[in-house]
Amino acid sequence: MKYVIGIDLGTSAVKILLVNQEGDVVQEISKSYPLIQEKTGYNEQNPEDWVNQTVAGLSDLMRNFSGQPKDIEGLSFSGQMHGLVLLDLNNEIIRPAIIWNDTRTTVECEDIYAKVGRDQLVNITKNSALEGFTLPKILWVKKHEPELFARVNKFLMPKDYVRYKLTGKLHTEYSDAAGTLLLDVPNKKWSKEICNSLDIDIGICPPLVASHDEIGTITKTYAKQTGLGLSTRIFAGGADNACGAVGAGVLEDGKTLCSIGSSGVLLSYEKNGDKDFQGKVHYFNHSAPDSFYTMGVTLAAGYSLSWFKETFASEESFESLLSEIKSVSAGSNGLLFAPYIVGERTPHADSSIRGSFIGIDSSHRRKHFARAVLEGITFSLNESLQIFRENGKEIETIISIGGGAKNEEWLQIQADIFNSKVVRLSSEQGPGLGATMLAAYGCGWFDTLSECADKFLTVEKEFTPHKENMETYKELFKLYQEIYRKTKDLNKKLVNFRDE
Ligand SMILES: Nc1ncnc2c1ncn2[C@@H]1O[C@H](COP(=O)(O)OP(=O)(O)O)[C@@H](O)[C@H]1O
Ligand SMILES: O=C(CO)[C@@H](O)[C@H](O)COP(=O)(O)O
Repeated sequence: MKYVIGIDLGTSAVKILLVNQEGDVVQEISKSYPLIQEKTGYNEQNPEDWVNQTVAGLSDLMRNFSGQPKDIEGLSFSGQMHGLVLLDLNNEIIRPAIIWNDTRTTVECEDIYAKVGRDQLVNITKNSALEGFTLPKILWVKKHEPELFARVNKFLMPKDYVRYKLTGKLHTEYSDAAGTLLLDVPNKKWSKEICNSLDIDIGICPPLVASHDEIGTITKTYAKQTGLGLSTRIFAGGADNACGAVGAGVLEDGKTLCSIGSSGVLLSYEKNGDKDFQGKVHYFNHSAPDSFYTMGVTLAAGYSLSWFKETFASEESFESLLSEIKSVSAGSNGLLFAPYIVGERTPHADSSIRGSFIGIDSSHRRKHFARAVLEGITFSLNESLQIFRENGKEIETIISIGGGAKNEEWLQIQADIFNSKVVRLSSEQGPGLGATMLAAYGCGWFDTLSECADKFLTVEKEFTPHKENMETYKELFKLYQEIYRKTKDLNKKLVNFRDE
């Protein structure tokens, strides 16, 4: 039997999948690493943690593997998007990576609009200037840490750094390059215009390849450390949301995905890169050849639930915390939650907004808060879905992936709030599975990714909207939407009271 490996470098952990030629997930390994949060709005990670935990995970996987290393034909990557890894001339790391949910760069986003022009930026990159993207982070380091910036020779995104360490070959690929705000998205090349307007040397941008392009093989050092063979072919891989879309079969018009990891994403396939969403949703290159996708992002989706669990139920599992919500009806007895605990992206790009519970009553217990958190995260994703529907997309089925897809009550809440059928696949590990599919396609096991999806992906369960809950949520969604407008100014004033 032949196998492929998919490495998904998430925010909370690296998840590694071993899949056989039949598409069966044979092994699943997860190794976590910390977030570094020095100040409010700051989110960093140590790239060496990513590498060490990936190597540790691969070693575990190879120790448990009963076949020969040469049976593992291909390996590819999926990774958290937008994170800035800065390398010097010797390809050594210059500072910790500033990652996707860091919101320190509001001023740099304003600078980008002032110097590039909003229309020009959206024409070239198809996206707005958002704090999470890579370019504002580059400008922040240039301005605040000039002595470090002077040493920069190249930047990479997170999974590109791990791939570089394992292979010695340095690249990025189109789906992650799209999230930098430096890529001419329709024409798939780094933008000279944007680099020139912002006085950035285009030479710091890494060479570009496609997600299914072969990069090389593992170095002898890492082969020894992990137990992987020198014959395993390594393919570039993609941004986690692009890979999630591959791993959920979002490979043709009309297919839509909901991914709840640390972030939350509502994503829809686009054949072409020439539509105009005026930067209201993200518009990126897909990992599937010559295609695109649009998406709206909730910054703290699974992260809101993790925060709630860590703060109020740290000794318990997600399963035990969420088992309580079955006895709470839709609407959490009048309790609403807005998941803006690290700011928000879609539809309110706002780094100073913060979360709220509205309507706390003395009868509320922890179970009401837990359900309200799930409902609030889902309402936030529904705002992105609403933008898609207002732009003429007909969405009747949504494939749900990520940690959030583990819980059946939440999948039912998604169906009821989205007013759509929600599908769970046999593995919720969409990005990791997408990475294995890129490796399988790269190895020539299939002529197209769609053929691979037909073989690898199985629907496990479908959730259809319950009419009564759907009506309740329709009303509550209108109230939820008022929260942003009504708490925006309050939160601006509270900024001064937050710890530095
Ligand atoms: N059993 C569960 N039920 C519901 N949600 C869960 C469960 N386990 C984890 N999660 C959620 O999934 C998130 C992690 O999802 P994952 O896709 O692994 O994220 P990432 O790729 O960002 O590391 C957590 O933040 C948590 O909120
Ligand atoms: O910033 C984005 C997308 O624009 C995030 O989706 C990151 O890509 C992180 O993903 P997860 O760790 O939540 O999977």
